[in-house]
Amino acid sequence: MVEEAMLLLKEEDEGSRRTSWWILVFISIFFLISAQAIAVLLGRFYYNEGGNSKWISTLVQTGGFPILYLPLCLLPASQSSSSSCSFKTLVWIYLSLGFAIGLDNLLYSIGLLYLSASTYSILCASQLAFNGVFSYYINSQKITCLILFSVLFLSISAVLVSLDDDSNSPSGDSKWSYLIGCFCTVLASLIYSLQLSLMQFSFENVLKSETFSMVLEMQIYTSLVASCVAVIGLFASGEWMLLSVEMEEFQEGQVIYVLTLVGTAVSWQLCSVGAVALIFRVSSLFSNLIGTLSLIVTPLAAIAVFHDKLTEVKMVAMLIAFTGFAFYIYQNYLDDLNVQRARKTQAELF
Ligand SMILES: Nc1nc2[nH]cnc2c(=O)[nH]1
Repeated sequence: MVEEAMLLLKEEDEGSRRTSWWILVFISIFFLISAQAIAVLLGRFYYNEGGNSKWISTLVQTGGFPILYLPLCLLPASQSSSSSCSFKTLVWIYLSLGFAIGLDNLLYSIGLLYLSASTYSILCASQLAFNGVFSYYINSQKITCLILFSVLFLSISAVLVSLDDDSNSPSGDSKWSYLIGCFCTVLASLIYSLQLSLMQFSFENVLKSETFSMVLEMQIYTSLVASCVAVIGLFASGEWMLLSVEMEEFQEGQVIYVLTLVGTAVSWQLCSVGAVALIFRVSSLFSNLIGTLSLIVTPLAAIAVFHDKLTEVKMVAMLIAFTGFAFYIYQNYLDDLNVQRARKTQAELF
C-alpha cells in the first residue's frame, strides 16, 4: 500500500515537472522568435535610415547584457547557480564562447549590411545543416527521421522565403560587397552553429548545473566578453569618430537613433536568453531550428510593420516551416514518452 502511494506521488511529481518543462520551453520559444524578429527589423531600420557602423551593429547584439542582472538578483536562492567546475574553467568557457559570439556578431552585421534580406536568409539556412553535423559529433545528438525532416523542411522554407523576397541590399549592389557578404554570412553560420553546440556541451559535461541562474550567467558573461571585442573594434577601426555625424544625419532624428539602438540591444538580450534557455532545456539544434523559424516569420512582421505584400510563396513557405517545427516538437514528445515509460518500468522492478 505504502509503496503504491509512494509510486503515485512520484508519478504526480514527475508529471508536474514535465508540465513546467513544456511551459518553460514555450516561453523561451516565444522570446526567441518575437525578440529576434524585432531585433532584425530594428537592425534593418538602423541601416535604412542612414546608420552605417558595423561595430555599433555588433555591439548592440550583446551590449544590453546589464539588464539581465535584474532577473538574476530576483531569482530565489534555491535557483542560484552551484556549478561543480573550477573558476579557471568557468573563465575559460566564458572567454572562448564570448570571443566566438563577438566574431559571429561582426560577421552577421557585415552580412546584413552587404546582402539583400533574401540572399541573407538563404545563406543563413546553412546554419541548420552545420548544426546537424556539430550536434552529431559534439553532443551525440541522435538524428532521427523526424529531426532530419524537420531540418530539411525549415531549410526549404527559408530558401522559398528568400527567393520571394525582392528587397535590395542597404549597401548597393557591387560585386565585391556581394561576395564579402556571402562569405561573412556562411562563416557566421558556421561559427554560430559551433558556438551553440559547444554551449550545450558546456552545460551538460562541464557546468552540470540545473538552475536558470546558470542560463543567465552564461548569457551575461559571454556577452560581456563579446561586447569588449566590439568596443575594441569600434575604437581600433576609428568608427567611433563618425558616430556623432551618423547620429546627426539619421533621417528620423537623434532621439529615434538612440531609441533604435537601445531597442535593438534589449531585443537581442531577450532573444539570446530564449536561445540559451532552449540549449539548456532541449538542445543546440532545437535552439537553432527555432532561430531559423524566426528568420522565416520575420517577413510576417515586415508585412505588419512595413506593409510588405503577403504572397502565396510566403504563405506556403510558412506552412512548410510550421510543419518542420511540428515534426521536431513531436520527436520531443516521443522522447518524453520513452523516458516516462523507462522510469515506470524501473519503478515497478524495484
Ligand atoms: N550567425 C548567426 N548569428 C546569430 N546571432 C543571433 N542569431 C543568429 C543567427 O541566426 N545566425
